[in-house]
Amino acid sequence: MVEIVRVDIKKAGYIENEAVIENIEFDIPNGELVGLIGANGAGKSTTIQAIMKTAPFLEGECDVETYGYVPERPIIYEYFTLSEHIDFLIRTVKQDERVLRKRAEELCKVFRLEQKLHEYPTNFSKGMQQKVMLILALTPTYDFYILDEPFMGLDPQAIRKLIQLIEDYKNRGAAILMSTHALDTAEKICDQFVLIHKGTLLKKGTLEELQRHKDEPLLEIFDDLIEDADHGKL
Ligand SMILES: Nc1ncnc2c1ncn2[C@@H]1O[C@H](COP(=O)(O)OP(=O)(O)OP(=O)(O)O)[C@@H](O)[C@H]1O
Repeated sequence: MVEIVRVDIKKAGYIENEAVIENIEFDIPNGELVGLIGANGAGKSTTIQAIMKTAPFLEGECDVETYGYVPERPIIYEYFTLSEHIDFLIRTVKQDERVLRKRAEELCKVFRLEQKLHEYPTNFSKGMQQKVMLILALTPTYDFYILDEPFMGLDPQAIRKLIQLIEDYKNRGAAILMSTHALDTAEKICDQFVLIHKGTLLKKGTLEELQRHKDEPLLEIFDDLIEDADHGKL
């Protein structure tokens, strides 16, 4: 098992030599959840694309090969039922088929989709499609998971269940990177934070390391850091 996932991106973007993000460097220790925080357009998803080596322009590296991934927007195969999506995953992932099938079944139950196995996710609601993405990403056993805004569209029950799953995966030693705008949830469940602003790393650390006074909420920390950065104080 990898001890730690090291992210060291010099530059990344969508067009050759046009960097959207620069100098993003942080670690995701195993057994920890790292929150990737930033305003709309700050560069969170681009950072994730760079980690996965799918950014069209990329300088720098991240030493990960296999990982579970929840994309920013659901990626659904139009002509596959939920069950066929799971079959396809099982055929592509080189892990014990029985273990994968059992895990997929459990996750379908957790997210209450076990009655929908023979229906087409393309016709599912937004939250149900998000649950499909979670089931597919969390079925295989990996050392590393990347969750790009995983709470998007989920009902409160599903959010609670996902938080429990994240806890379970951390406890078995997985490193997890999660981008989110749900700062009140993030501050309760993340071990560390990486704050991104205008394509650069504004600050990283635990909540305690980022707080300037006791009990300062993450939103306030982040707002003030952005304010300082925009006024050249950082
Ligand atoms: N496929 C793409 N092609 C070109 N530019 C892109 C593409 N995706 C994102 N960008 C640009 O890169 C910048 C960073 O976007 P990114 O999606 O990384 O932000 P984000 O922090 O994930 O935002 P959000 O919170 O809105 O999801 C933005 O200026 C955006 O317009």
